[in-house]
Amino acid sequence: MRVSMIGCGYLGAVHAASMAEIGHDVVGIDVDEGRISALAAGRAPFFEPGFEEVLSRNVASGRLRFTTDISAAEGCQVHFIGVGTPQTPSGAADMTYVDSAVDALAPHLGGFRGGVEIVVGKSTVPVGTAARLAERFEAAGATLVWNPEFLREGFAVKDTLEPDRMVYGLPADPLRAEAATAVLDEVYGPILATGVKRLTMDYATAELVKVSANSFLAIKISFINAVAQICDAAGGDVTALAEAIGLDARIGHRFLRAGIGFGGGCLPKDIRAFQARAAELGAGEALAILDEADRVNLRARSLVLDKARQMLGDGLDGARVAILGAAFKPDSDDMRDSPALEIAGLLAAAGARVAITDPQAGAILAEQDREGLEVCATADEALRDADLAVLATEWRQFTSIDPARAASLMRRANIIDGRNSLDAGAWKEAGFTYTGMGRR
Ligand SMILES: NC(=O)c1ccc[n+]([C@@H]2O[C@H](COP(=O)([O-])OP(=O)(O)OC[C@H]3O[C@@H](n4cnc5c(N)ncnc54)[C@H](O)[C@@H]3O)[C@@H](O)[C@H]2O)c1
Ligand SMILES: O=c1ccn([C@@H]2O[C@H](COP(=O)(O)OP(=O)(O)O[C@H]3O[C@H](CO)[C@@H](O)[C@H](O)[C@H]3O)[C@@H](O)[C@H]2O)c(=O)[nH]1
Repeated sequence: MRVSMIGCGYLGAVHAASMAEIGHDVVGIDVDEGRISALAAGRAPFFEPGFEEVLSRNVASGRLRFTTDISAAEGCQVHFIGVGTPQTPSGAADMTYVDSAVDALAPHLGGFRGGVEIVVGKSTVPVGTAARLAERFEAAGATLVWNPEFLREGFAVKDTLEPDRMVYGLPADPLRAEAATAVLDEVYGPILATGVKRLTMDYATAELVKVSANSFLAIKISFINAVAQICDAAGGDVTALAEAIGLDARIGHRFLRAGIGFGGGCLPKDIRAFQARAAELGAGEALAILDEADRVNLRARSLVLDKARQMLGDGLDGARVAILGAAFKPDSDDMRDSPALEIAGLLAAAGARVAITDPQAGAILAEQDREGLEVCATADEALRDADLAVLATEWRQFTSIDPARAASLMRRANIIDGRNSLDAGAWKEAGFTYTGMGRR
């Protein structure tokens, strides 16, 4: 099938390559020329394990191409939309990219002659967006399906090709819905053949599934981080606690890792956009729980500053602090709303000399030349002469650091384990003063 993908960022580039991987003839379209020229050359413009192989293989086979020319979408049967929906200053989603993509795409719709043409929305949007856009697409000769994406960065290819579930948000007209479902089922044929659950529902419910899933994950993380604060106050160990409560199958262990909290291009902005939309709908109070989850999450970042002050009794001014990690999570170079980066900024603003290192995001950070941050190529370089180290992103390269080696490099052996990922006993044995988040 001929498929277009509008928006080739973390979601779109991986989706385009994955659609080619399952046999489609795909054109990826984006307004960012630099990104398109990298992708067209088979080079990943961001770090995502396994992505470059799938990309380059399909570009080489001729099944996958990239362009900035939206008219290349003409004649495709399926058009995916995956442009960004970042946060506006009010917290609401910025819909300007979706709206301009729709404006650009609409004149090129209706050109597929072999059957039903569909537009498939994948961006995370405020509830009501699909209903607002559907008529416009129908007038242009295509049916809209809202098909939210649940991939995680770091596992993007696997999550796209082997998702936990597929959600189709469909128009109210049953004939239109049935025809569009058949087309999307054909696109996803090889994925659906694995037996994955495919759920059909109305547009609004599909849009709400996406933001509810991310909100639930955010609340789960903030819950354990709130309990971590009590563990700190009462002298408990949140890691042992999470292990125990997670054994209840109704709770489960996943997303119960306490630490410096959630960041990235999704969870923080999605809970704020969900709240903003709920308020527009007159139901803002219903989601007050998300305000609290956000507050607990940001508090986890500032707690690291308090812990650093406590550890370095003589103050932060002039102290050298090594921050291990800059990306919002390991196996990614994404620094959008990264807790690691915010903590680095807080420490620098408090007078510390901050040395930061990250296996993938480090090179990007070095180019940005951020004031007050010394970007180091290796952990050794960052740790040298440091008075304190903060584990901020649990890259394997950092969790496997030999504490005796770290002690030999540092001026003073202090460590804050911001991801509760280190062997506390081993670090203490090597002479470190250790503190985790809700764990000593
Ligand atoms: N990153 C993820 O893991 C992920 C997962 C699920 C859902 N989402 C959602 O998917 C959407 C995209 O997220 P992302 O992380 O890929 O963002 P991103 O910023 O990495 O990519 C967005 C891309 O859209 C392009 N773009 C903007 N306007 C355009 C236009 N008019 N025409 C063509 N291209 C245009 C940008 O140049 C950019 O390359 C968001 O709504 C996000 O919430 C992201
Ligand atoms: O127990 C945990 C689990 C995660 N995190 C943090 O939470 C953030 C988000 O992690 P994760 O959800 O794995 O990454 P994303 O790639 O942002 O994926 C989320 O956001 C995507 C975009 O909407 C969705 O598609 C995914 O399903 C959803 O997991 C990161 O900063 C993690 O460090 C924790 O602090 N503790």
